[in-house]
Amino acid sequence: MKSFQIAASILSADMASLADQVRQAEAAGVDRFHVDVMDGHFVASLGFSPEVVRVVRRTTQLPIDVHLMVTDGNQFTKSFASAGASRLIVHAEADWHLHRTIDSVRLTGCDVGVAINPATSPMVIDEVLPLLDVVLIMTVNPGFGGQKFLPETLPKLERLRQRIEREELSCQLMVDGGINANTAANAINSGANLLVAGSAIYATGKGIAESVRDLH
Ligand SMILES: O=C(CO)C(O)[C@H](O)COP(=O)(O)O
Ligand SMILES: [Fe+2]
Repeated sequence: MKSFQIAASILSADMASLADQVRQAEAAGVDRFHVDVMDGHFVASLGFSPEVVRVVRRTTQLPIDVHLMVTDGNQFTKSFASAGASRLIVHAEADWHLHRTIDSVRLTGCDVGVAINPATSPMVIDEVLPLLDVVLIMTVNPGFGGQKFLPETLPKLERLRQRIEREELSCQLMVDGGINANTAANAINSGANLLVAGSAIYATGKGIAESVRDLH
């Protein structure tokens, strides 16, 4: 049985035909969608708005994870929840009151996740791990698609996987950045069970169906 899920990150999709790109990825067998939100402050890039989540929501019934790479994730929880997000993921580095933000995501009815950057120790989420549905380990520095996977992030995955197993937590372990047919196995072997892929699905030049097949 497959022990991991694949989330398609629409950051690398062709925005001129977003709905079609979502349909093709769903038909190819992805398990969920991933929408990056960037504020030009926490990360250098800009995008995506709740309107983009609405388009994805109208196109598929698969779950949508919203990855909030913004300085004040708490400010946006309601707007992305009402646009159709299934799960909201905030960055630990960007939040002085992570516990409160986790509570306010729960109040929207969405599942909740916390992301950490390559330079951040998983210690920062020690106290909140039992409250989470997913931890997102950034395997590149956030803000852009198409970057190279950083293998030095793998020990964090192993450490978190051990604690999740030891305490029988239900939290998923997600990796985001540089995931492709070559790097996915390393991430899974280190404990990841949810792979986010953007350019490895939408920008391989092989088409979406074959790219998803390669990843599997
Ligand atoms: O959060 C992100 C970048 O900060 C992404 O989800 C991004 O889409 C990953 O892209 P790729 O799979 O091409 O590395
Ligand atoms: Fe992301």
